[in-house]
Amino acid sequence: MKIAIACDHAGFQYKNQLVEFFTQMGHEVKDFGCHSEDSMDYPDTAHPLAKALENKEFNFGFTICGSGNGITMTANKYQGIRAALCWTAEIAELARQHNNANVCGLPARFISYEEAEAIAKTFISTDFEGGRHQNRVDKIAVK
Ligand SMILES: O=C(CO)[C@H](O)[C@H](O)[C@H](O)COP(=O)(O)O
Repeated sequence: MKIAIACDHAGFQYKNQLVEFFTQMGHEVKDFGCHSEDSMDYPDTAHPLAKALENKEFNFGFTICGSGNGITMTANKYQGIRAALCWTAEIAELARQHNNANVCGLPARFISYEEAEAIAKTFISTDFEGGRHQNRVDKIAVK
């Protein structure tokens, strides 16, 4: 699986740990930064990730900031992106099953790393259910 990952300074540590986690699982990971804990602006890493995912260069994206909100909001500016803020594995499972989310937003300041890993693992291993949810997902896009 090809996975894209981006963060701001608040998500830097979890991003590095998740890069390692996904790599050890055998996935191909592209790290869109950031590359230190120096304060930075999350749109600077979220836009390149979202563009690449929209161009179908990756299967899934992960966006990590303090609350998970700003970086996930930025990714959702792109038509081909359905970014869901996930703070439990169950929310991640539903984001995949019902919403066919392709970006998982993680709030690094509000969950443990162990929780982040469980959420990430659930997200990439859960399929979209389709059925009644397909029509709803189709209606999300602004025509
Ligand atoms: O984008 C965010 C909020 O929606 C993230 O939580 C940021 O990581 C946060 O705003 C960063 O805050 P800081 O005080 O500049 O570290």
